[in-house]
Amino acid sequence: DMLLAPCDSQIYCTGEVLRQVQMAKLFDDDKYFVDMKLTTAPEVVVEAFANLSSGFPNKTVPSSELRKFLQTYFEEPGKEFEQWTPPDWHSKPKFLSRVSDSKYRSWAEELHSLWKSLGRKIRDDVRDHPELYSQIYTPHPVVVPGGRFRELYYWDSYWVINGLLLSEMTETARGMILNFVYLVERYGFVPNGGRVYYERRSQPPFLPLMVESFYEVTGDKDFLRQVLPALETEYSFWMQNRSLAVSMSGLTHILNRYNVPVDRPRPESYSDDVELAEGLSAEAQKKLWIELTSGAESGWDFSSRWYIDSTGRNNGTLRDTQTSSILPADLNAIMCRNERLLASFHRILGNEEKAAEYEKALSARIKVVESLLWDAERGAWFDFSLVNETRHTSFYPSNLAPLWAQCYSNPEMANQAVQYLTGSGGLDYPNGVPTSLRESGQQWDMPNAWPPLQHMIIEGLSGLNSAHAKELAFSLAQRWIQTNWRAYIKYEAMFEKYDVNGDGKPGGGGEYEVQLGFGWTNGAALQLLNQYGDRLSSGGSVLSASVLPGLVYSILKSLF
Ligand SMILES: OC[C@H]1O[C@H](O[C@H]2O[C@H](CO)[C@@H](O)[C@H](O)[C@H]2O)[C@H](O)[C@@H](O)[C@@H]1O
Repeated sequence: DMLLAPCDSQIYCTGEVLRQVQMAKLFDDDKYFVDMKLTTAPEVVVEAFANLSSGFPNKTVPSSELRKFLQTYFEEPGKEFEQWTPPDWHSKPKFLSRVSDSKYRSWAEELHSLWKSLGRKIRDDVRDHPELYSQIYTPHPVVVPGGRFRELYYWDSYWVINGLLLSEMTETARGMILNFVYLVERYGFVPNGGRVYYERRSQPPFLPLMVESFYEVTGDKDFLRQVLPALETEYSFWMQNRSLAVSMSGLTHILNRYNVPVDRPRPESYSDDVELAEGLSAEAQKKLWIELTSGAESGWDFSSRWYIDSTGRNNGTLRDTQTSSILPADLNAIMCRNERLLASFHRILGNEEKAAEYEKALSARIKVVESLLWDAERGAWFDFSLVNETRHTSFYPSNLAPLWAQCYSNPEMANQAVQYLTGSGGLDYPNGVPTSLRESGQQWDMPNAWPPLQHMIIEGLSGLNSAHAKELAFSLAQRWIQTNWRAYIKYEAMFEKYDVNGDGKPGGGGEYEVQLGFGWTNGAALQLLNQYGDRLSSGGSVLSASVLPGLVYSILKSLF
């Protein structure tokens, strides 16, 4: 593979301006600088910087001079948007009436109102002068996550769109999907987010699921026909550039992985990546940057889930991140769902042959998932390590992703997986299912719980034909909604992640401060409020959140 910079921009992705500004740490967060707008053409800025730096020893510009330079050639982030209120927002979407707890109903109304503050329209100037911005132009308005995340994000948008559809904001949802289609047409895949420094990596491929949600609500076949070619282009991208054939016991198995051919520090976390790589050989540094960028592609940036130490075990520190050596259970579950969706979209449109092709891919996938990822003894699916050709058996919610995707052939596997979950330790916390049981200091680990993972587990359980699994799904929804609600009362805000301990506490750790807003949190909460609105309660319940997990555990134990 040819290795590349994160993008071609000499300001935002490569070069001395980026290196010197980021290493001088002028701002608390490296993302700030790469979100600034240029006041003049990038070539002019590069040349001005070369002139400036030539006057200093080692061509190193002191901080005070760097600040002056930024004042001349850059503007604050945020200049790329114009004021926009979603025109399809209206005050009383029907789902609100399904929420019976009156406190939750008014809260749901407030969450519904938050779409107005998270909507953004990109100025025409970004389209006409893309060289002055890191923002990638998209033709339709977007709903952003919030806080430092001032642009669209790929997998976040799945939960945002699900929330928008409940909010009856069909046009905004349609526009967001069409933006992704536009990005696929331009790049061949969906970039991680709406910035040039994200343009050579993707994120978990949720575009077909967005289309599924949209189609379920609108039944719009013309829309399906319009977007299907882009979905197929994206699917080919993952199969051609993010797949791997593993030969085992005389058979060849093809599965997907996160693997980004970019061997430089991430521009938005430049100094972190440089410091982490300090002391390594040039070759080892490049390898680490490939693995960190691939970790960002997984959406789980960062996590002990991607650590493989020198003995080949799922252990170590951030420096041991080896994302591309892992065949992830969740990515392959998503691909499974995508194959099923592509088959069903083709069938709806009358393309029988194409439908059959994707069905074939789906059955092949299910076989491989069962032979490489399924662990019959433990009763769950696990990431497969290419380093020592074994499964990583620690608890991660992603171990249940094939359950959610229905990526298995025998319903008995689902029962076993529910049993696995019950005994995994993942249910022992009052405020949600943690991302792992390891406290690594990284944000995709203990004690953080993330909205997309809660939603996937709950949806997986609630879709099973078992009263116990459905009850467990409800109890997890109850815990999660209470966590969101308690933090909302305390801080008047929705957070990107929460702490599984404490009483409505935002999450933490990782390389940036916890962010408010927040797109996918609001979307996932609205979905649960809709699905369980008749049963969820904001408090005063007989069972306090702290005794609930133990109770659920003992009930389940007695049943199996
Ligand atoms: O700047 C650090 C990283 O920030 C993003 O990742 C985190 O936020 C995203 C938006 O909510 C979310 O999609 C992702 O799962 C989070 O880990 C960004 O996507 C990363 O690429 C970036 O390195």
